[in-house]
Amino acid sequence: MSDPMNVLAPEHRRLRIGDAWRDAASGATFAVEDPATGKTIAEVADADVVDGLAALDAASTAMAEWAATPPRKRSELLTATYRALTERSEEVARLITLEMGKPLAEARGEVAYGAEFFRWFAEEAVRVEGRYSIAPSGGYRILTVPKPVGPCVFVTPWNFPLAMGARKIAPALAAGCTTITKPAGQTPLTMLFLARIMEEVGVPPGVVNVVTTKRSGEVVSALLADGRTRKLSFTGSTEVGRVLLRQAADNVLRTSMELGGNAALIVCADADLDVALDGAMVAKMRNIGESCIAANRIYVEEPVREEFSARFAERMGALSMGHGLDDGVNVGALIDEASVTKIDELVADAVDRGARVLVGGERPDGPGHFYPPTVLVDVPDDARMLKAEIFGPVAPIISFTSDDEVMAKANDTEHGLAGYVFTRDLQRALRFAEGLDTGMLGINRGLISDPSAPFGGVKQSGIGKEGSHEGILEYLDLTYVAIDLPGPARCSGRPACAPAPPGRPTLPTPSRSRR
Ligand SMILES: O=CCCC(=O)O
Repeated sequence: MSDPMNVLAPEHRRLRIGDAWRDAASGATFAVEDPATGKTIAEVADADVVDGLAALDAASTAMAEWAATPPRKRSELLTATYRALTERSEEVARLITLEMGKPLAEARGEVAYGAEFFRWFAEEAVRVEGRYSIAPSGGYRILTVPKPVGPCVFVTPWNFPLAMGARKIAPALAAGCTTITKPAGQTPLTMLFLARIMEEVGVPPGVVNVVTTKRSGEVVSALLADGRTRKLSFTGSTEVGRVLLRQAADNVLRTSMELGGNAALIVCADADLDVALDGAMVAKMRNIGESCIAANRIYVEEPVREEFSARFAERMGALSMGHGLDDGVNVGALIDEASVTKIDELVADAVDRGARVLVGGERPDGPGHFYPPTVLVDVPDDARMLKAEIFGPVAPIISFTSDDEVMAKANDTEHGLAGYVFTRDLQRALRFAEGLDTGMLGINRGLISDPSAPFGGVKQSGIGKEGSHEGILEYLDLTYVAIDLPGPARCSGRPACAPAPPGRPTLPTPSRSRR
């Protein structure tokens, strides 16, 4: 196995601030681990508040020039980033697997997904529009002028170390904003690699800053308390999101919050069970279940419960667990010990309350943070895992007998991020689409993430959308300009509207034959 760390030279394991790669002011570093072995793979700079504010200095200084850079030029730099990521996909993917644990095939998928945000927003950068209209009274005109919101602070999670940063950085740059990203302490390397790629393709200094730190609380608080920061975008738990929202309130920041989920996946008796099984495998096992849109509760209509559960357990049991860089592995290591312990406790709690384990359910001995694919049936409504985000390869199956019953259970959560429904009945699907309180819904599909679609939740799953056309609007303020122009809108004077004034040439009237 070649060493994926070779792609990130020691000088790029430091803070990216302005035009420099710097050590932390204090000289402190922290260790990054391979979750599959528990071994240290790199030491990176551990920023404190001084470093965080230096990054904000750089982002603020670069702001005016970047906002004034022609959209076409910004677009070209985003396209160049897309191309560089695509060309270097294998290196980035190996780095993702090494620091995060997911299987290499999935890491390659993440690189394609992350790179696509740069391509999508390169195309959006040149399509930012305001509008012109006549006030209803006719007495003045209304003009809207979109403007970049200003320097942005991004707090990104460890589960998609590239893609979650990409879907914030790309629209911000497209809109003309500068950025400071604080990647998760477990997975800083991929974000540093992205910063290096963006430097190489020519993104100007100060536009993309990366601050790696284990002291997230103090560094992010200082950034949010500084009046120069104008926007916060966070992807992570609802719990942390609430804390950040309170801090963002002090300076009334624009916020985008992609928070926790508790997705219900509903299999109706009329579903094509092959399609439902494929969809459930993706919705549950993509990213080892470490995804905010992972199916957290699988509701199966009583007539197909037994067949679905048996076939699903067989497919889950056939997956192979191991180091993500090894051939044939489908299930890599989870991020850390705390995650494995939490999942183990949730399974034990469900079993204590009467659930049956069809497959998995016992953590293996040995190094690394592994938990096997697990299927539980007869999971009672009071099991803790039906309320908590499992964030791992564990699938609780619950049966249902009516659409009203399952809709009420699916909605009985503070979250409202994603859901999935499998049915061949279009009217039934539409009733679920209207009745489920989620920001996103897959119908006969387990994969819904797409840079060209608006990703985001309702209820306590978040605020705002990422990706798609809506994604760039999160980085634009609108100035409305009222222009005084009394009187009605004037006609241009074309012949169909009014006779031409004397002395002015008239347009020829088209002959019948030319119509
Ligand atoms: O975990 C949250 C994001 C998942 C995705 O973008 O598919």
